[in-house]
Amino acid sequence: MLNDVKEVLVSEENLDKKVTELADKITKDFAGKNLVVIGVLKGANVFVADLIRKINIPIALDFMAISSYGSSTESSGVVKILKDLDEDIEGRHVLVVEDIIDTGLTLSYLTENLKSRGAKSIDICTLLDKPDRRKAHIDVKYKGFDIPDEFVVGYGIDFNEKYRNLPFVGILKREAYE
Ligand SMILES: O=P(O)(O)OC[C@H]1O[C@H](OP(=O)(O)OP(=O)(O)O)[C@H](O)[C@@H]1O
Ligand code: HPA
Ligand SMILES: [Mg+2]
Repeated sequence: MLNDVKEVLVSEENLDKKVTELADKITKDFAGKNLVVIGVLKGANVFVADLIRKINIPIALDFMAISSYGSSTESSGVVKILKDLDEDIEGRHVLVVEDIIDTGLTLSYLTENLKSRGAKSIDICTLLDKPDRRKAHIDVKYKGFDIPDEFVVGYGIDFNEKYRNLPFVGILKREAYE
């Protein structure tokens, strides 16, 4: 598995520092508010698990499972809801947690969908952002790292369901997916 990684882009140590920084901001900004954190499965699973343990205010945690990449490195542009929320978000503050924003198509679809449910506010927290590839405009309130236009894996992020369990974020070698 490690042999398929060309370069470590974000180390375990730097991930930990950044997650602490983001959680501290979220703790300050949402103190006293009714906050629902929504992890976007499967990719955000590892990030959201680390993030919420560093958020120091009461929150509710919920998940949506969404998929647009399947077994490809290119977004299909067709976003499917595989699992919907359990919580009613009407009148509540929502923080959507993503592992990566690439074209922005997943989040553009998701935020429109969540807006229609009457949330009081909707903010986005993403660990990684690949701005060069954006097709839809997304306002990101909490961002970990801008990354170059390379296909990345690890820390929850997959290629064809593989590599999610790497503890760091790495660039996948072209031979591993071509
Ligand atoms: O900005 P975009 O181009 O839409 O890409 C970002 C989305 O793609 C990945 O999910 P994927 O659809 O691969 O599902 P997964 O989270 O289950 O891996 C990633 O986890 C984001 O949700
Ligand atoms: O760089 C990526 N890696 C894995 N999945 C992704 N989904 C969007 N961009 C990526
Ligand atoms: Mg994926």
